[in-house]
Amino acid sequence: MGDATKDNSGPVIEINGLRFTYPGIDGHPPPGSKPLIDDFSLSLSAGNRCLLVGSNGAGKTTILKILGGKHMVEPHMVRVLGRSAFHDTALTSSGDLSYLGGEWRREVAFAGFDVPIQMDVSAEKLIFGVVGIDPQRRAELIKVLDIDPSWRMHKVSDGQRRRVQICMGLLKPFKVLLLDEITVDLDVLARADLLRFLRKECEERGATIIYATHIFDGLEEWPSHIVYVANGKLQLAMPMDKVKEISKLSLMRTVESWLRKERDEERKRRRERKKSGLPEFDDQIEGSRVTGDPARAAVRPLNNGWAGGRLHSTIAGEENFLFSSNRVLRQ
Ligand SMILES: Nc1ncnc2c1ncn2[C@@H]1O[C@H](COP(=O)(O)OP(=O)(O)OP(=O)(O)O)[C@@H](O)[C@H]1O
Repeated sequence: MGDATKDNSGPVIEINGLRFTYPGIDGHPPPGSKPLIDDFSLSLSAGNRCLLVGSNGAGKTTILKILGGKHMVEPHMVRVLGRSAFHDTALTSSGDLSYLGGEWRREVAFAGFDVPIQMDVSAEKLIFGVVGIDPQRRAELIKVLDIDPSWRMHKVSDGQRRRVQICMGLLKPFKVLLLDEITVDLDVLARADLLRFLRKECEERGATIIYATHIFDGLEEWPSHIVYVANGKLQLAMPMDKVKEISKLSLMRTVESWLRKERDEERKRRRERKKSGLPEFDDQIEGSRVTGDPARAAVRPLNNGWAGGRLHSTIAGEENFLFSSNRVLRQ
């Protein structure tokens, strides 16, 4: 925090009481469903590098897709650069907002179309096919990702193909970048160099990045903030220096302790359900979290062994660290 380039004019990303349910086949939330994402609020500033963590199915991808304008929510619930990501398509077409994840893993934009990344074409043709790019930035990315422009995309390895894709996704100087686990195929060096480049983008240009991942190698010093989501609810959002103050464990061990606690509580809840004659697992309604289970729907405070901290409603500010809701994670 406190970067010279930091734009203090207001939050770059604002999530206000977000609720979301995947629509059913009729385009509406299934009757009786509870929101998959519920009461989720978060605020990030220019220059923030935010690590988004949570167990499988916690809702990380869904949140990133909503921020990336891929799912419709009410405009006031999600503001990116002061605009609605879903309704203002110029946000993504301009390159100000970039989302790398999901379908992006299989396809790449080429000559105005989304084409399979594994087609018979050279890396050079793909990379230089993106128009209006600063040649210096392009050259830097090719170097950072150690790309040989003569690679044929149908013949290279998964990791090499991924490097080309990442390069293409980063060519435009984004203001907000949403990364949904894009580094799985990268070797240790490529990943380290990419993380360094991304950090520089935040520090020098004031870009804001949210990165969802399960891979913690080399991440210890990368994030400026960490956000932990469980069952579609924000559990914790905090600057990394505060995390380090209150947890003596490594980043990976810290996150592991949160997820272990969450899983233990979930198992306990299931045992209790079973004991009282209820089905062990919740009923699932497609696109929603659960139904018919008020116990699960209620917010259960987690105790992750944190020393007491003040609860705030935003992390956009310098000193703030917060939990989205005072009901959550209270000591
Ligand atoms: N298109 C969809 N329609 C209905 N439900 C979905 C859809 N996509 C995801 N879900 C459900 O939403 C929940 C959250 O999924 P999401 O992909 O956001 O989790 P995640 O935290 O990214 O998980 P992971 O770490 O495994 O990638 C899951 O229970 C999943 O089954």
